Amino acid sequence: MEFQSGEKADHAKFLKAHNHMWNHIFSSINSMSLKCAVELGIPDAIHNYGKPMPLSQLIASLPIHPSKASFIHRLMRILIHSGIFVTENVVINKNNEVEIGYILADSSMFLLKNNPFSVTPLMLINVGPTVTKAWHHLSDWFKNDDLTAFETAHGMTFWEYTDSVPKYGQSFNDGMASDSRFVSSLLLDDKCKRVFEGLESLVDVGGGTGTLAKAIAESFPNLKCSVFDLPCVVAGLQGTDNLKYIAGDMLVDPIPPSHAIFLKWILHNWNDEECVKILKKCKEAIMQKSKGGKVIIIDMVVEDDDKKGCYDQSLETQLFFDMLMMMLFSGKERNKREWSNLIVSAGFTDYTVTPIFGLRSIIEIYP
Ligand SMILES: C[S@@+](CC[C@H](N)C(=O)[O-])C[C@H]1O[C@@H](n2cnc3c(N)ncnc32)[C@H](O)[C@@H]1O
Ligand SMILES: O=c1cc(-c2ccc(O)cc2)oc2c(O)c(O)ccc12
Repeated sequence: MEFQSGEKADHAKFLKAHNHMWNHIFSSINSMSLKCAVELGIPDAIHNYGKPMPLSQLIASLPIHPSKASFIHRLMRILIHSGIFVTENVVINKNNEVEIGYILADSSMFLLKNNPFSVTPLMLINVGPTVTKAWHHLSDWFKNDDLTAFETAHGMTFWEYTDSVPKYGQSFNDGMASDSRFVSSLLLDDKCKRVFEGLESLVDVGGGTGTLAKAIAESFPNLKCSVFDLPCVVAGLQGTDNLKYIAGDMLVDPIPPSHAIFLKWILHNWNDEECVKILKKCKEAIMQKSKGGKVIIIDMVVEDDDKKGCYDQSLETQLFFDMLMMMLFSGKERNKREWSNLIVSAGFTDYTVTPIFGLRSIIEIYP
């Protein structure tokens, strides 16, 4: 088919648009392929090999049925394309033959079993059937008056679900703990440590099973730390000299008085009204101590979409989280203006934002 130059450009645009749509339709194949590779132990197999791993060696090391051996290179091919693994074209296998070989890309270090910063627990909850079922109900939720698509799918709130299905609650807590290990390594380094200096007491509200509070308590032995979370999360957990667990509901019970309140990955779970309520209760808790208190928030500050139309990976990740928070909790990720509105509405007078973790920031707010 012959095209004039204008027609040629239109034709190219038409095909590009069609391709763009196909990529969207099939994009979940990326996360499903990643899940499959992790479940088969591929990242650890390549890592443990210690040098570029020939395809035949990889196949031999995996717990797969012999009839599936010839499919592994196709799984590897898409994961190479998406930057999870890297191929070394020429490697010599055990039989002295030339074969394709694989090494890990920088990002796949975060998939290794013994990496304390592994994202695998977080990945498994996000691609699992509980959350997938809720995504399938998103359009129903837009048409009904339920608070969240999670409730439309499961007939109860996410927090009721984790309470009534303890095994699931455990997987969720594991996902949160894996992120807390990552954040604690950044938060407690020399650049950020100043956030905790001079404090006498700190309550990690919604602190889960205490991964981050434990790390803070170890770094600052004179700081009295507490983890305040729902009874089903903290029941039976053992504290240390300067770490204790307190069961309670942050929306109902008073927040224990403290010089500092720590809120990591909490406020994005809640709508504006609930956030203002939580922040007011945090203010009451710090006002009961002598002056100098603050609330330390670790959350996203969404970039403003001023690069409209052009692809920005960090903004896309922030928008993924915003959709996840809406779908699970009726929560949201906030931009600078939205954070400022919350902080002022809760009666605080000043705040600073330190964008330190790539996608997330430390927001310190003062009464
Ligand atoms: C998204 S997780 C964050 C956990 C932890 N801060 C972290 O970043 O790893 C939210 C936490 O809030 C707790 N939570 C939810 N509702 C709560 C409530 N009403 N009172 C106290 N804690 C609550 C959950 O049990 C969970 O541990
Ligand atoms: O990354 C997540 C994932 C969840 C999550 C995934 C699947 C479920 O069935 C429930 C929850 O929740 C998160 C969360 O509450 C948060 O504050 C940060 C990240 C995530």
